[in-house]
Amino acid sequence: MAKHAVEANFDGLVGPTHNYAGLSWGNVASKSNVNAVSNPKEAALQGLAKMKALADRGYMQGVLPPHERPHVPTLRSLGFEGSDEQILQAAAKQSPAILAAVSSASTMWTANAATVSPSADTADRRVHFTPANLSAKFHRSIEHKVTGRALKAIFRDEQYFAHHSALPSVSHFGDEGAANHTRLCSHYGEPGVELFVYGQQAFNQQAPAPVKYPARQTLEASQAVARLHGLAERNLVFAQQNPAAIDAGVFHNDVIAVGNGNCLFYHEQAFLDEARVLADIRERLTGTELEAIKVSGQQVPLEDAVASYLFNSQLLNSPDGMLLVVPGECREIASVSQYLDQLVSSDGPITSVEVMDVKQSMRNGGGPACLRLRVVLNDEERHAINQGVVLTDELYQRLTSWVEAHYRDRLVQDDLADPKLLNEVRQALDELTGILHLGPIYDFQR
Ligand SMILES: NCCC[C@H](NC(=O)CCC(=O)O)C(=O)O
Repeated sequence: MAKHAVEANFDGLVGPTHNYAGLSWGNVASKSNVNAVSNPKEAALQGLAKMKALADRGYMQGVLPPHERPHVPTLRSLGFEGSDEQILQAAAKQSPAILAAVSSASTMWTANAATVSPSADTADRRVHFTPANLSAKFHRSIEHKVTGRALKAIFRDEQYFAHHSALPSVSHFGDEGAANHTRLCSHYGEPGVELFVYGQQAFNQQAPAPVKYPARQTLEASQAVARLHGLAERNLVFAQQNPAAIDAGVFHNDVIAVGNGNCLFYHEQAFLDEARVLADIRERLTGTELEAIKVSGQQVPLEDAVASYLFNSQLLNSPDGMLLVVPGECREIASVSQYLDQLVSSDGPITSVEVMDVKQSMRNGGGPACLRLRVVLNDEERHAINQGVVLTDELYQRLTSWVEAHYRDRLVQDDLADPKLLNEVRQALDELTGILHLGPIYDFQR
């Protein structure tokens, strides 16, 4: 008998150094907003408002903490010496690009924090976590260690939860986590089909690959994660992302497809071999039929999909069909807005649309789906997690006041060298680990 299970969303709380540094080649928004003035306070409040809206609708909502930035230990490992203040000054002078990279608040995009396999799918019937090495981008490659600590501080009980280390941090095993991983199923507590989408093969130079922008995820990385999690071959599908889509700015699969339950919502340009992907899923999916909602280029041109982040939406079960939680930009682009109107009146599985304003994050290429990590939990697992991170009205109020007290409402690149900013961040995060009952997860606390 399958156990009752829910899908919980763990959103990344936006960190106090949220800024626009143009760090992500291949991510159109990151490049086009380089050096814009950011508003970390607004960014964090937008994220919290999204979490609250979904918690109010009855969804289980969790919070993942931001990381310590600027990350001084990384600067030390690169040869900068002296006090923290001297290190920040030297980095700002000798290599502002490195300082920007170690200051990014990119851990907010928790769809890239890890790949998670629910216990119904794994050989040992535990929930498995592999933090993503994010080796394609220096600023993100420094995330996985503390991400692993945070996940262990939340999913503590080894009876229910298994934690792996990130894969080797080289391009051969480039892994971007849940952004390239979708699970389809009849009910959350039943075994599902885990769909891993990769950008290129590392050990086969002849295989198709993008030519303009980098493919961040390799097939070999996806296969390694599936092995680590103890997934059965009959529940697995590996699919190559369309290289042309990567070259058009689709740097993760979750910019062009999203799945939930038995529904896969995707653009016709998402996969290299769409027919095979659908056939493989259909063959493996049990207890239900796949509902494939394909959006054509005529309905929504690929550029509009990238600009609006239509597919970077949260697709959620609701009492009457599925709810699509889209970023505000979807209502600003005519083709997408029209498509959404038609979608909800089409009698298909998606019956409602809700718009969320996450503009501060969107300017760096992160929509509603990037901001959340999905974790399917059965009732026992749900009780076994650290309850300190579960968003209640009270926690929402506390976090909102915490943001109001500690965050700046304006940040530019020059501010990153300000030693006062580093102190503000550490003070804020020290308080946060108390609020969320996480214990000392940060380097400055150890
Ligand atoms: N899932 C969304 C991830 C967005 C993220 N953007 C960034 O890191 C941009 C940061 C900057 O440019 O300042 C990325 O590309 O990995």
